[in-house]
Amino acid sequence: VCISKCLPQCSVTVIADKFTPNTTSDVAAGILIPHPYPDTPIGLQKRWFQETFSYLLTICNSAEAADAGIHLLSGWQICQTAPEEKFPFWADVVLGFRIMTEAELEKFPEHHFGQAFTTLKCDSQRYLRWLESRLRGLGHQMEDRKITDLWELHGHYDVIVNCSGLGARTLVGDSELYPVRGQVLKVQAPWVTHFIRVGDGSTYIYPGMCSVTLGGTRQKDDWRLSVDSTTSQDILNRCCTLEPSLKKAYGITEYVGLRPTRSAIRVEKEMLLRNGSQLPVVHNYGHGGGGFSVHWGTAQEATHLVEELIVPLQGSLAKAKL
Ligand SMILES: Cc1cc2nc3c(=O)[nH]c(=O)nc-3n(C[C@H](O)[C@H](O)[C@H](O)COP(=O)(O)OP(=O)(O)OC[C@H]3O[C@@H](n4cnc5c(N)ncnc54)[C@H](O)[C@@H]3O)c2cc1C
Ligand SMILES: O=C(O)CCC(=O)C(=O)O
Repeated sequence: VCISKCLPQCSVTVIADKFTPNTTSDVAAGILIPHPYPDTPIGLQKRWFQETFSYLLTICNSAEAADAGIHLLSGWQICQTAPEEKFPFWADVVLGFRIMTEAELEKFPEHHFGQAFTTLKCDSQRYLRWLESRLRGLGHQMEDRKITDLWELHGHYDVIVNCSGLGARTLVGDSELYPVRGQVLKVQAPWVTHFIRVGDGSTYIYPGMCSVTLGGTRQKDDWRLSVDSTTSQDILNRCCTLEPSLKKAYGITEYVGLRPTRSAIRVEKEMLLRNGSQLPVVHNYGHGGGGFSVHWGTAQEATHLVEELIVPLQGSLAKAKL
């Protein structure tokens, strides 16, 4: 969508073996909160988060908000003790960031410090459907197909943009990429209207447009996509400790996703060479537990790299193909 918006001279084909509702992105709570990427400079992480926040806030403030599945959400991030950094780098990106008052903390007797703020939340499936419909509306293509080697695309497209998430491990042999398994519950509890997040991200409650997402787990190198019922009960117990009214939650469904994790998000261009031929590729994967939070920022970065690659083509081609 970002390429089609910023480089309207390009025609775009999205090739994937899974589309919504069957991707990792569909499992996400879709909350905008930064996640650590130790080898991505903080300045860049902040810029990507800021660009994503501003872009989604504009949609949220427009008539498109409901169709796009985007809304504001206020709540609390709580810690047992105050962290060294009481004001994180993203404090001035979210809205109304402040330290919680003693009166607010009374709700959480085990926690003695907290941050209150308003952020954005995407209803993952609605947002993905909306993105797809925007692409289709602009006349771009969607193709349901597994790619085993990027060279299959050689000669068919001018630039390949590799947004294959965890699939990049085999597709481009990136052994730095690993899964961090996450299990969540989606429940009906329309009376819960504030988010609650334990500071280390181990437990969270995120009310959304259609359900409340309860999490979570972060299981490194665990490839299991099946639901673990003991884990579901544990998630529910942890969330009920923070928000006892969730004992009355109903309509519980369970989901598992594998976060495509590496120490830095990989947004870079690469010129693949084989038998004297060139295949220009822009990589954009490895978003770990924060893909929603930085997706537009990284998409803009990737789009800029695509632009650099198509400049030499522009004299010779009417419309570049991606
Ligand atoms: C439980 C859980 C909760 C989360 N909550 C949040 C949250 O609240 N906020 C947040 O910011 N992030 C959250 N995340 C993280 C977020 O979901 C990920 O960062 C994001 O989904 C990654 O998106 P992606 O497009 O890179 O990968 P994916 O969504 O996995 O998409 C990759 C696509 O590439 C395709 N593909 C891969 N390999 C191939 C191939 N060889 N051939 C063809 N197609 C291929 C796949 O079919 C798929 O369509 C959460 C993750 C989990 C698991
Ligand atoms: O970490 C969070 O609070 C939101 C959920 C998430 O991003 C995750 O589970 O990866």
